[in-house]
Amino acid sequence: MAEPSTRPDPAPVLDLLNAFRSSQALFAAVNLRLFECLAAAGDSKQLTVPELADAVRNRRGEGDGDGDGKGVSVDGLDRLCRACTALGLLDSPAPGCFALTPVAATYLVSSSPVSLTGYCTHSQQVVWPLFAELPAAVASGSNVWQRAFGQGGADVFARIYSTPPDVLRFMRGMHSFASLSAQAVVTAFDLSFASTLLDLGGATGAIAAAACEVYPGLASAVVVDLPHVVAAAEAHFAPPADGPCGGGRLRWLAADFFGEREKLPQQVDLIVLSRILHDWDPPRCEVLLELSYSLLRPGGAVLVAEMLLQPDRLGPRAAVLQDLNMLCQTHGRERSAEEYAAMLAAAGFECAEGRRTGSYLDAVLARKPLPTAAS
Ligand SMILES: C[S@@+](CC[C@H](N)C(=O)[O-])C[C@H]1O[C@@H](n2cnc3c(N)ncnc32)[C@H](O)[C@@H]1O
Repeated sequence: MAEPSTRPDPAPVLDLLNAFRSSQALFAAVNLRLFECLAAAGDSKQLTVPELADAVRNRRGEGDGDGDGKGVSVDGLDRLCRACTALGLLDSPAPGCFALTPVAATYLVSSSPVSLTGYCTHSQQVVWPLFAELPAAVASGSNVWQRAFGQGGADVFARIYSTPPDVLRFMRGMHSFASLSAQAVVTAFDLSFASTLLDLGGATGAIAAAACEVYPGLASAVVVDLPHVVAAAEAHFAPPADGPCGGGRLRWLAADFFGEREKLPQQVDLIVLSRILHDWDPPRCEVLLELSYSLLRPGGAVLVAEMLLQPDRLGPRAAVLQDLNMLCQTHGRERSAEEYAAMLAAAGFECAEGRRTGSYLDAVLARKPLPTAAS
């Protein structure tokens, strides 16, 4: 065994084995609506722990039913607030008194346009139990819905969307991440050639909305998703009618992209597949790419938005961890730009190019060839 003086620093291992404590502190604070309470704390925007405990109790049961419906102890809340302060989520302007940091005000209050609270709740309620079964996922090479929730994962989205609150929670989670990356994704390439866009599995329309904002020549953006998702998107995520998506420029279309291709518009200029291919195994990715190819006009393009693995598939860290998430949760995986380019080429696309955006999602663009003189 190495002498103590020559041993490597154990910090990386200790940090990793304790990392879940930080996540759970965050999830508990979101679940208690602690950040919402501080955001609503009047002009001073700060509360003592007993005041915060009262505010948390008053908010109990509000909203979409994700709260745990239990009371809160002043001692427990004091410990949680101090932990959140150490984690950079709260400030303590005076002893026993807490306020939001700018990062919490931006990302942990649900009314913020880039709120991540939906993804926190989804992570706590769904991703965490699935990850607890990671050894079984590694052993079987497939998702662990059955082990984690007692329900099979053959139809992953039926599991994710088990109840109406589940639908909204997952959509809020998708929306958080998509909103953070949407601008970077739609500007990774010049998409001004497109006057029609079809976003397959586009959920809340975050990417399509960003495209409407960036490209004035985009006349129509159609977001396709499952019927209950479309209903929830129209009810909860419709962009303002007087904004860049108004006047019917952005609309939703309820359709199953595997079974209802006849419902989908034809001859479109641009198809978006944002976090779609990573959900599916190779045969279903082939179906989706073949569908995309058939719906595009010649010279049109498909824009794939995903976290891209580096060519050796050993990083980046966020992408390889997302790959484990896909293993636990879906039939899919994360892939490198080279892997997407190969899949796109096999479907008939050309000129596939991957670009890192510096945001959470990267982009790959590929063209449907124009007919040659011979064809
Ligand atoms: C991982 S989410 C990505 C959502 C969105 N594109 C984004 O990046 O935020 C996958 C989406 O595919 C949709 N989806 C799954 N199966 C589908 C199907 N058979 N037909 C249409 N949409 C489907 C889901 O409802 C969900 O909105």
